[in-house]
Amino acid sequence: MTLPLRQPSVHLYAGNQTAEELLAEQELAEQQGAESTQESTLLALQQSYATLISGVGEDLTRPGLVDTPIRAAKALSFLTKGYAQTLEDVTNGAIFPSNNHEMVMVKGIEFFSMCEHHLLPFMGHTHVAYLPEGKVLGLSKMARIVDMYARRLQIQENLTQEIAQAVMDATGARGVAVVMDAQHMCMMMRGVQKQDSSTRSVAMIGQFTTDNQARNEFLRALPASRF
Ligand SMILES: Nc1nc2c(ncn2[C@@H]2O[C@H](COP(=O)(O)OP(=O)(O)OP(=O)(O)O)[C@@H](O)[C@H]2O)c(=O)[nH]1
Ligand SMILES: [Zn+2]
Repeated sequence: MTLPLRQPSVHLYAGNQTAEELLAEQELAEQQGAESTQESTLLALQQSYATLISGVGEDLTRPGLVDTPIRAAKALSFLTKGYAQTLEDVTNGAIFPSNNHEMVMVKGIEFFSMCEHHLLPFMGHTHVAYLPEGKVLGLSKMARIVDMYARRLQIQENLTQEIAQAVMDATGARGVAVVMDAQHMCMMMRGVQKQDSSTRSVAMIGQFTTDNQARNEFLRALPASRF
């Protein structure tokens, strides 16, 4: 059986275009495609927010609410922008060779996330440590990794684990440890309405699971929860 021939891409036969021009054209087409996907996502969110606002008995034509569906759609897009990011995007190749094998710790990285059960915020601080094995990660990238996973619908335990695994994947470290202290709006504004409780979650990978000295060094260095 003869397979139908695919239509050749016009780029291949575009005559006297340089490789750079072809690449730029392709990038532009991809960018336009991504932009139109973003626009249609925003439109869908906007319509959903209009339904929600009407659903609570409000008047969508009231001056204060006229622009609320699009504003809220943009806000939710921002708060979930982590879905569109990858580890490669956020680390941007900032991995450096190093002979220092001692623990590296970045403490007190604030984060804001959204609980996947109630779509309400939870927020707090993240503390990350790793035991390098020949290479280290740009320090700011730790915070970028935290934000990439926090800007998704999450539960705190999974968020903690995902951050630890990403730091491990990026650094090839001997071990990674992450602690997160957070307060959950779903426990404060509604439900049990407890204003003073906070949650600590821990994720340990590699040497931190067996080396009590490393584990204790990290845990002892942590500041008390600020809540
Ligand atoms: N383990 C975990 N639970 C969470 C997190 N965020 C919210 N929850 C909990 O998810 C649970 C959902 O419980 P359900 O009984 O299904 O929902 P609900 O009736 O709204 O629960 P209440 O909050 O107790 O009123 C609640 O106990 C929340 O406190 C999180 O990050 N980790
Ligand atoms: Zn919740």
